[in-house]
Amino acid sequence: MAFDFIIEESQEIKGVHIITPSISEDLRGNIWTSFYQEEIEQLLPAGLHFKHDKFSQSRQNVLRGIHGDFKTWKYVTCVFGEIHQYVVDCRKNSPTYLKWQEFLINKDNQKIILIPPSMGNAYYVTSEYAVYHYKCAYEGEYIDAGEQFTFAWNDKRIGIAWPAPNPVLSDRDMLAAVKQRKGNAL
Ligand SMILES: Cc1cn([C@H]2C[C@H](O)[C@@H](COP(=O)(O)OP(=O)(O)O[C@H]3O[C@@H](C)C(=O)[C@@H](O)[C@H]3O)O2)c(=O)[nH]c1=O
Repeated sequence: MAFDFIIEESQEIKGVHIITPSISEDLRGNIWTSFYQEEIEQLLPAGLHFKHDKFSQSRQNVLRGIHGDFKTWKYVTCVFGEIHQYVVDCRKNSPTYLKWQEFLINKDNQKIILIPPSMGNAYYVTSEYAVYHYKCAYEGEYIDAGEQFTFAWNDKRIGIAWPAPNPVLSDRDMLAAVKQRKGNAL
């Protein structure tokens, strides 16, 4: 096959997988495969499939997250620019509850992260612009923003070491940080 993946389970948070695709480069640039159904969907529970894809473009210093829900598997990467990707274990019965793991993703380190349900997902943009891509797999209806859980980006119980202290946030993420300051966090 003209492409292959190295698939590894995280040693830090059980269930998270790190996919490293092969990248082919020539004088024009590069080409790589992000998803091959037969191989990647083997990592999901039987019968579950990726249903749709999302893209979001962000400017430098944007931070999105920490977001999640209890049924969606996310397959995330950065297809343009550079991000610091974070996964937070939000499974209350997990031995690594609230532990986080960081991944640098850019064109030279084209990792793709498979994030199981009940994990918090977040990223921070270090390049001038970045395009984030994710596939979602879930049963039934899509869980939209209003029904997802949101941990404050600076939740002290989690303690992520973000690359910068004053990120650009959405109203949703600012509100989570305000709730956290007032002691009303999740
Ligand atoms: C995802 C999406 C959102 N929207 C709207 C809904 C909402 O008012 C606004 C912002 O949406 P969100 O709050 O979902 O955007 P965002 O802050 O990028 O949230 C995302 O962050 C990353 C870290 C995740 O893991 C995702 O699951 C999701 O929570 O855009 C659309 O119109 N179409 C879409 O496909």
